[in-house]
Amino acid sequence: MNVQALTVETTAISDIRQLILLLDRQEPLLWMRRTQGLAGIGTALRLEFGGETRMTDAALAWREVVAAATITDPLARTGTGLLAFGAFAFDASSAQKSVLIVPRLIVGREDGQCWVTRIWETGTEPPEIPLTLHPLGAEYRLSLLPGAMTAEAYRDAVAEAVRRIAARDVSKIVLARDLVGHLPAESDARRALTQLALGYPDCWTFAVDGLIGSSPETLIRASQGEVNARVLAGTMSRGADAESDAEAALTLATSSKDGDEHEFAVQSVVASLRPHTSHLTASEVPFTLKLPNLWHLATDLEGTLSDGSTSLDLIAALHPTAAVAGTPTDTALAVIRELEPFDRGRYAGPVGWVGADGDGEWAIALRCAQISPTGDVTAYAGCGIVLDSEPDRELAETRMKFRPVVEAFG
Ligand SMILES: C=C(O[C@H]1C=CC=C(C(=O)O)[C@@H]1O)C(=O)O
Repeated sequence: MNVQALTVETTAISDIRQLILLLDRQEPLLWMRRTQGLAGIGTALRLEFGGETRMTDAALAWREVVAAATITDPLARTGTGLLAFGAFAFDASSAQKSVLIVPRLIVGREDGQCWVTRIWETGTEPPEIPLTLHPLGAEYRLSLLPGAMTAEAYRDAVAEAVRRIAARDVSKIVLARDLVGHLPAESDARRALTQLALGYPDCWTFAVDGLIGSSPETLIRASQGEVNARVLAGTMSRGADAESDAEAALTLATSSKDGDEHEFAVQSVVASLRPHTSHLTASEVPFTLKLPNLWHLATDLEGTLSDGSTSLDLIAALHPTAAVAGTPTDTALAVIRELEPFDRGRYAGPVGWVGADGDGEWAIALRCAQISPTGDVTAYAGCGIVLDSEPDRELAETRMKFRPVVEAFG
């Protein structure tokens, strides 16, 4: 591949708190959690990938982009210098492209320290892009309604998945359904993003190439030779008051159905990371993670990289985990293709960013929606199905998981 050589310059700036207001209304690029954030404006380079090798191709291409770039980065901290935002399709056969996007301008913020990175084609003039806060556009309300898979069809699919599991073809299958709507022309997608970031500050709020959402699940974070991941699987609704809420968490923590569902997900991540790490530790027992809309069973993993893998190499090794596909992976993927009547696109795929040194942060694209260039919106939510799963409960669980997106647009 012959890549465009880029020149990159990072400088410190005074604090900007409202990163979302800097973004383009129609094409926001965002990665944000709590006080940390990266906002991208414009496109200096866009690379598209597809098929089985979409992530390994991206890892190779990114090495070439970095090798050809001239980078001035006196701050040299997480998120400074050259970086690309990325979103990858869940399935190799998806019609949706996987992308790496290098913005023209990146504004980063962490712990009150702000910086700006300007990126341009080597040999041309640096871009004159002012840092302007654009007020949010007019309010809108979007109703998201069942798409290719109705609630009834989802129940049937869950029942069929349980039958396959009982027949011992497969141990766990993650089945999703879709909701669809249409955004009026000129709608400001930053409104939904603002709602997500305010409502779910402990999640990764992202916007990459029309994919927007707030994910609680860290697929992999690589920083200076250390890696960490947060595996989620197993879900319970929040209680209406403090007592029933504590009871819900306890029920989740002691449920063998959720424990099994969770263990498959942890084992898949451990098996994928082990070849790349010299030591890898996981919390002994899963903990209950409280989100505004639900409880999850969670396990945090930490390791030391042993083979110089970049975060793109690692997402290629990890995807798809059993939190979004199932166990064993190939059989689960075949059943998903058979039972889900839609293309997942980038839902449940890796979304995040990679830097010049290969470090980066990637979430699993959950609690999200894809907005098409013509304003069509498709939201997705799924559940891990195991032997004891009940169709009605799984349907109710998808409703909880849709809540962040449904409320952000409504
Ligand atoms: C597949 C989704 O969630 C996964 C992550 C956490 C908990 C899950 C569960 O309990 O089923 C799923 O494995 C989704 O939100 O669409």
